[in-house]
Amino acid sequence: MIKVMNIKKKFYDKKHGDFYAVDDVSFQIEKGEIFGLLGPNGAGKTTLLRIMATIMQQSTGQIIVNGYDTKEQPEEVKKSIGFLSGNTKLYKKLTPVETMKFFGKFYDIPKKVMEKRIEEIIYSLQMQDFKDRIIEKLSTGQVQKTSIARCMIHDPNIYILDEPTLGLDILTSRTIIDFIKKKKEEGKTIIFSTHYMEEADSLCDRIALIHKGKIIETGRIEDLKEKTRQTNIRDIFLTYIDRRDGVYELPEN
Ligand SMILES: Nc1ncnc2c1ncn2[C@@H]1O[C@H](COP(=O)(O)OP(=O)(O)OP(=O)(O)O)[C@@H](O)[C@H]1O
Repeated sequence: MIKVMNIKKKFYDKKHGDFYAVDDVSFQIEKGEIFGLLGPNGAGKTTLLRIMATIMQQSTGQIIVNGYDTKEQPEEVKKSIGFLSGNTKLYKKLTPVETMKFFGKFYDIPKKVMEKRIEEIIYSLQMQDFKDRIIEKLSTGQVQKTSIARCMIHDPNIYILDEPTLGLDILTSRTIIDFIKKKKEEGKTIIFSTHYMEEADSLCDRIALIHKGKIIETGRIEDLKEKTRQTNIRDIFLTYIDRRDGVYELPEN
């Protein structure tokens, strides 16, 4: 389970001065849920996910992941999560299999368990054709699959995936979406960010719409469709944001 409580992250830039990239965000994700964080560029998705993954610290607020405080017990949190970030660095001269073995060593995984796990990962992410080719010779989609493979080698309970399908073709995206569904079936908890609204529709149990650092709505997609009288997530999102980019208040009924 993940509990995000009143998280704020303050940044500074020359143009805006101090500003909140994440502004008082709270939500809870239950075990076994797929939770989508949806919002346009610059909404604060990456910042929030990085804080959840202990890569960055919040200015105020608290996050509990699997019973551990991300600020106070980052090492425990790291063991429970697999974090896919947009700028995951891989060693270009290693192959996908070597990459998994390399990162697997940090977690003291017994050799036999590791070999079996690598086999399963290669199968579920359809990496058979390029598993032994060095990373510098792989396509964008193949590299992305390798990054995902890397973050799951310790078989974490929770996946935090930042834009897992960004820039990928529909076939590669489909494999990654199927992988996320399979992880849910295994009882894993998944939070992922995307600005591809349609993608979330079939995949997420619940979503949070984030805009300018604030959560403007959280809920089951079906409930949000009913509430806004819209049929797809894109229109749900646009219903909340008016043309002047302010938050639109929905009528009660
Ligand atoms: N280290 C930083 N210093 C100052 N501002 C930052 C920093 N990192 C992010 N920002 C700003 O914070 C805001 C939120 O950025 P963030 O990357 O979290 O958004 P995002 O929703 O992930 O966007 P995208 O979909 O474009 O990746 C943006 O205005 C960004 O420019």
